[in-house]
Amino acid sequence: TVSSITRTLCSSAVRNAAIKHVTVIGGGLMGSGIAQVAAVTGHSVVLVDTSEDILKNSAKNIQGSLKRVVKKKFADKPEAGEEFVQKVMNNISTSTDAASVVQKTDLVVEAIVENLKVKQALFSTLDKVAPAHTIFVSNTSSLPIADIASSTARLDRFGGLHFFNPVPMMKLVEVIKAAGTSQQTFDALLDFTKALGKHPVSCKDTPGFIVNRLLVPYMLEAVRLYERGHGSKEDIDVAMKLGAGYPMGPFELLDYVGLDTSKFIIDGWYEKEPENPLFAPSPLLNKLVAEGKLGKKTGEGFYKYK
Ligand SMILES: CCCCCCCCCCCCC[C@H](O)CC(=O)SCCNC(=O)CCNC(=O)[C@H](O)C(C)(C)COP(=O)(O)OP(=O)(O)OC[C@H]1O[C@@H](n2cnc3c(N)ncnc32)[C@H](O)[C@@H]1OP(=O)(O)O
Ligand SMILES: NC(=O)c1ccc[n+]([C@@H]2O[C@H](COP(=O)([O-])OP(=O)(O)OC[C@H]3O[C@@H](n4cnc5c(N)ncnc54)[C@H](O)[C@@H]3O)[C@@H](O)[C@H]2O)c1
Repeated sequence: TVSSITRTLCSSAVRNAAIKHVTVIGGGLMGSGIAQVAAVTGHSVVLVDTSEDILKNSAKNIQGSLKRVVKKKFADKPEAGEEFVQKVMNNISTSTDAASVVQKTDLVVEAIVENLKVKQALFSTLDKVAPAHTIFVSNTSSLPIADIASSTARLDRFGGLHFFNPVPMMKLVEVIKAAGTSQQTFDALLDFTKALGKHPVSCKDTPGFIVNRLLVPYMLEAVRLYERGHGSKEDIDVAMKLGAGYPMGPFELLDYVGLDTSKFIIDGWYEKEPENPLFAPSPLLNKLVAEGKLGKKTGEGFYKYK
């Protein structure tokens, strides 16, 4: 029955865990996915963003994703599927005021814009109001965890959890131990990742951690190859799917990640290594972002989706 499946999915791991109540800040692509998998696995979740309209859209996206999941899991029992979706949604509440909701939370997962100063401002505020035991993590793609943590006075209870997009489908989470992260915090984060049904890998606080240290140069080379006119974006995408077995080509993946987020990432790497020509700004990427063509989420990026 749905109750037994929910119980199996949710309870035993969470009942005995240090992390039961989770606050996710940022209800975009990543925050919605993280809130979803935490709620599916029985955590009590508060999802925070800057407006009610954004949060309504986040809830709609989570429900849409859950429906895709139950279509498979409850193929022959649609009513049980609906009940499951409702149960999961009941584990999620929303708020536009992070400071007022973190008072009861064991873990704050930040998934807001990829900008160091904005992330630091958020954590600096939350550090003053969150309980002493609360662990803070960032889902940053490429900013140093120690730089974000430096805005707080809880370096020992600060780490990184780097999820992958789409969160409900991607099994990996990079668990990042920064210089100040205590072993107790790191262990709690590994346990939490496993309670979500994900596969953790341990990472040092180094640029791009593991995946992006390898993925970003590959994506950059794809854009450079296209800009040199050495292949169409369609051919490059097909080549990497059929020749290298990737599920998406680099331009499809850039659109999927979001061109704004991709630009934030690459601008940050260029700032750190301006002498490296690989990290130089891409006129094409900058033009698309300036035109509001941010990829799949806005209906157009390198490709059109409407
Ligand atoms: C010079 C300047 C250049 C700038 C360069 C800058 C580079 C920066 C880029 C780095 C970005 C890093 C970002 C981040 O830090 C790290 C990342 O997250 S990287 C992204 C990792 N993700 C991937 O690589 C995804 C690859 N794609 C896939 O795995 C698959 O395509 C897919 C997304 C799972 C979808 O599968 P498909 O078969 O293609 O499509 P379907 O639609 O048929 O889906 C299959 C199956 O999955 C179910 N499903 C898909 N999405 C969801 C969802 N969100 N929720 C629930 N279920 C989902 C779907 O229902 C299907 O189920 P089925 O029908 O098969 O039962
Ligand atoms: N997109 C990806 O594929 C991907 C994958 C892994 C990690 N990340 C990282 O996750 C983070 C979020 O990326 P995303 O793709 O979900 O971005 P997104 O643009 O889809 O969502 C970000 C959300 O944060 C909200 N926000 C911004 N400032 C806020 C604040 N101060 N308080 C509350 N909410 C705020 C925005 O309104 C928006 O809804 C970034 O650090 C990014 O680098 C992204």
